[in-house]
Amino acid sequence: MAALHIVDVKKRYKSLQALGGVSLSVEPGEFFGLLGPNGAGKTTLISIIAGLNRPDSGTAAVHGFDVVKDYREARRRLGVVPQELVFDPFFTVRETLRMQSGYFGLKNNDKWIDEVMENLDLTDKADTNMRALSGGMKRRVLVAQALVHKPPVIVLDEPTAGVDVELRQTLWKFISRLNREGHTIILTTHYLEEAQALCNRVAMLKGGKVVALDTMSKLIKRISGSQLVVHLARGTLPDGLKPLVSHPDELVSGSRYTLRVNDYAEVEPILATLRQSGAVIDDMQLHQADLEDVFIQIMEGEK
Ligand SMILES: Nc1ncnc2c1ncn2[C@@H]1O[C@H](COP(=O)(O)OP(=O)(O)OP(=O)(O)O)[C@@H](O)[C@H]1O
Repeated sequence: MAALHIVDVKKRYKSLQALGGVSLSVEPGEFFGLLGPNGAGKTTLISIIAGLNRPDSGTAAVHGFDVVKDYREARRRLGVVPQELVFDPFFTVRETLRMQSGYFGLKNNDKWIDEVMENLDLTDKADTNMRALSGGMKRRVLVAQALVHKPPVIVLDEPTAGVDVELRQTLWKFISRLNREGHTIILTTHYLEEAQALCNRVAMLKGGKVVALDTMSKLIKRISGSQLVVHLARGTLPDGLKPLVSHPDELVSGSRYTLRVNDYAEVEPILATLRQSGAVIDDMQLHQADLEDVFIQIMEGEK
């Protein structure tokens, strides 16, 4: 049974169709990326999965439990790290985590709470009031809060936005461990490098619709070859190379050109053509296609 099963979910805010019929399934144990530009509908979809928002139509189920009809059962299987930092400022970190355990009916949860705090480098702050924590520390508590009931499915909505390198590393180490131990992870992020390193499969949303849904390796293979970026100190791009330019505006703007190359063997003839035309290369890089290239290509194709 799917860890998450979403069928034709639609959501409208007045005149704005935030989700226009989203369907997708995530299998247990996957590390799944939900990507898309600002306003694509990612947070709306997550809030529907978490039962904080109702779809106008369509269904979402966590391990077979409908998020509306079987709310409690679905919620019990889900840990959500929200994007926004909302806390009761009067409680300490440990109290906050104990209360969250209480919501799930867990009384003697201190051993796991300690372990979660340890893994998120929160132990030193266990008895500190929430209001005295820095933004990054608060974000750690949000993650800890989502994990107190050991949910099989963990949803992280931009957990590393505005977070320092150390916390990112701590967080990904812990989340990757949970994933290895069998937890399903669903992640939204604007850091495509992180998504590429972590996710096995990705859905890309745009304007409330799924515009790509595939494994990471297949998505990256969609972009054939690499790009050769050349900066010319002198001369302009010879006509013969113009069809290779990826961004037509570079032909107008001048000395930096991004050229498509299907394999390394094509690089040498390009350099020879440049040399023969009298152009002088100031700097060049060979850039392997990555998730960011795929993202840009898919999003531009969906304009
Ligand atoms: N409560 C609301 N009332 C009206 N419009 C809303 C509401 N919540 C979200 N929207 C709109 O719905 C669309 C989708 O928003 P959503 O927050 O789901 O996008 P997102 O993909 O999470 O974006 P971001 O990457 O910026 O977090 C946006 O156009 C947003 O302005």
